[in-house]
Amino acid sequence: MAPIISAEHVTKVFRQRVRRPGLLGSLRDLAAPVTRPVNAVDDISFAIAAGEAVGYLGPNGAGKSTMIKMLTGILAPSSGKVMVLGRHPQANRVENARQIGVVFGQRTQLWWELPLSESFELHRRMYRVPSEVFARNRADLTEMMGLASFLERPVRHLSLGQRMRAEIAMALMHDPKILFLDEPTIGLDVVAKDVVRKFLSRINRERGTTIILTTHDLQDIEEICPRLIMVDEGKLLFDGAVADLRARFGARRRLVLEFSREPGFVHLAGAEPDGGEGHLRSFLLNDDGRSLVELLAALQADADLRDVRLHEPGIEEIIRTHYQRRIETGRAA
Ligand SMILES: Nc1ncnc2c1ncn2[C@@H]1O[C@H](COP(=O)(O)OP(=O)(O)OP(=O)(O)O)[C@@H](O)[C@H]1O
Repeated sequence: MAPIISAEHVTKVFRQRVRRPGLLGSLRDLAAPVTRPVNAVDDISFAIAAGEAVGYLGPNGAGKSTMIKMLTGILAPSSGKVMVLGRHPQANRVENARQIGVVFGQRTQLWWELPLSESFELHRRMYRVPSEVFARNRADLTEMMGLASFLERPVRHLSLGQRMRAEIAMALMHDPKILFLDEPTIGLDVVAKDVVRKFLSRINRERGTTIILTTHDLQDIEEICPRLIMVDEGKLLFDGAVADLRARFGARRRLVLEFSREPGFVHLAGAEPDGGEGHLRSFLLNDDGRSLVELLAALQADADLRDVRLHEPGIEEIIRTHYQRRIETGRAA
């Protein structure tokens, strides 16, 4: 199937001011500012098919927002090409806007002083949403997102969680084919995050809306997005199924054995000792195809085993290990 979103060797370069130290430096900066180029997005390519839900993940400054801005037509790439629904988003901003929904977690698109229902009405007019489509969406989304009790309240009186639910509902009023969300759960409490995640999964599943969301929060990805695009310092690190992340980054499963008494040194073929004290011993598995039964069968016969726990590394752990390694190798260089 042809992708509905694609990025081909996309790079975005910003020029950032270099600040010189001291008073003299500040005066020089005023008289003759010096800038340096920053590759916010650096040669990134991907293709997304209709109906996918993709998480775009990376640490601060990785270039996530810049990519969303290019896909939504706010910015143009410095080089390379982005295509959304067969169009260049920046050259066709109006047509593009009619087909997509956009939610920026840190910037509201609702009218602050007006009741929420008025924001929806203004959105209907701006997007020229046919009345029957609007009436259906307003009813469905109000129900799905639990907005009824505060529809007539001015937006400035809503809690952050209520506002985010309303933002997402509004972004869907014109039946967009694609929903872009930049940090949709940022600042929300656990309950509100859960509501937003469940809702986005449901919209993706039931309406087939393609979803791309940027986030710092791995749980957003685990619960909404089967596919993950990971970026760091503008570059693409990983693009694939969340389930393949472990293989790609070589994260290993951990086996913890609990003995009835202090076991001394424990040798386990196919695993590497990795700490443990008292009655506990921990191992990193070599992932050489041995089953747990085979591994344990190789234990000394007199080992008095009481319990066995196997930990699959979560994506959080995998990514933390990766970034940690990068910081360490960066320091060593
Ligand atoms: N308008 C701009 N002018 C200059 N530099 C910019 C501009 N916008 C972003 N940058 C720089 O580009 C890089 C990527 O920024 P971007 O906001 O895309 O990252 P991000 O992954 O969304 O980060 P965060 O999670 O902190 O929002 C950063 O170094 C940032 O300082």
